[in-house]
Amino acid sequence: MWSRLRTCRNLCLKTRICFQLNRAQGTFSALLDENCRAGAVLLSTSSNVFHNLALEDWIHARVDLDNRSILFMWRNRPAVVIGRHQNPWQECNVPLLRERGIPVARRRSGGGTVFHDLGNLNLTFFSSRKRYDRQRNLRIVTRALKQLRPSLDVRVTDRFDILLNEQFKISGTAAKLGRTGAYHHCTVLCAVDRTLLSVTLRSSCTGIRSNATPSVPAPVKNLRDDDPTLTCEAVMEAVATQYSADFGLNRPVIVVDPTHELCHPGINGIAQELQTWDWVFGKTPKFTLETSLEVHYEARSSKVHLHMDVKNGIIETCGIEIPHNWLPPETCAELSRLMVGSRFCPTDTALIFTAFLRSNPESHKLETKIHILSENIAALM
Ligand SMILES: Nc1ncnc2c1ncn2[C@@H]1O[C@H](COP(=O)(O)OC(=O)CCCC[C@@H]2CCSS2)[C@@H](O)[C@H]1O
Repeated sequence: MWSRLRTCRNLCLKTRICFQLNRAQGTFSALLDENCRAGAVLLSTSSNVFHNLALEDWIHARVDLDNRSILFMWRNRPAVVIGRHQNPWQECNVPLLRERGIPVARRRSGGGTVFHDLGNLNLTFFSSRKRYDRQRNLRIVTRALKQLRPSLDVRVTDRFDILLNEQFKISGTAAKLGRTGAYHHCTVLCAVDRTLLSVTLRSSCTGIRSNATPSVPAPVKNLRDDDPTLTCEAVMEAVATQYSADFGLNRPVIVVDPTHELCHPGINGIAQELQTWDWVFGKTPKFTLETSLEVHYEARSSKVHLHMDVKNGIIETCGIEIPHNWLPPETCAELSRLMVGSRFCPTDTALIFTAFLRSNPESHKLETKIHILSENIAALM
């Protein structure tokens, strides 16, 4: 069942050897049953947010966590991760993320929005629901950090953040409680791009009203800002060691590939589902958008008032109001009517406006204005 393939390159464990699950043999659950009854520390080979979130789901659904504790360590390329009950347009700059090719992922746990890149470490603590204990898990993280750099001032707050020097957030927490199993996951900011973090987490869309969970913004810092010699790898190694000591595990870190279907049957289907528009955007709690935008044509600008009710990501009512000298009221009314039933996204908006122009040929001037309006509305989405 075990195959000793190589010493893991990502995590340079000095005293322990990493093993990699032999892809040719058996499933992950069988491996745990045979070799890791008490628990295990896992490290992902993937930096794709959807693959890593899929492995979390897969373990939560498929692994017997009754008497077992698992720590899963993972890092992602740049991504924004929103909570289960959040509105992405309220929480981040969706158009900017799209332009930069940075994915938005909706996780299954509640809570707020965070930014990930390779300088951010994610730790998922799986346990039975009975043994679920966020204080214990976060104590493991702070102890590991103190072990690594005794001078670090890191403390857990009442809301399960970890603060550096009593002021700066270096870790945020969220959790998912199932019927019998549970997981608590947290971030650790080691060396993220803080400029990218703050521009991506600034919403570009004003005027949204909803009862989606709002994030709780906080000043953040990287551990590296305090000690430039710290690395993510060293933090992972320290956390793995502390976790194993705390839970009495004596197995080496297991390197897992969250895309491997034979080891984790059904996992790629989960990853696919997590990437769909219907999950990421369509699961947004019902919201109302009430906003104004300026449209410019030649030397004149005009104010557009926009009202939309959006449910499951689908526009349910739409009102576009523009001064009559900019666009004829019947055109406005027809465009508003056509928007109803479409997804709140730039592709659908562009398609609707293009279809309208195809079936209602307009003068060049009017056509240009309709394009401008279309682009301005799509830019909010
Ligand atoms: N990576 C990261 N770590 C810590 N804090 C962050 C991070 N990114 C942004 N922030 C700050 O936290 C607030 C949001 O705080 P808030 O308390 O609202 O939300 C959270 O902390 C959620 C943590 C989720 C952890 C999961 C673990 C694996 S997948 S994501 C945000 O506005 C920023 O100010």
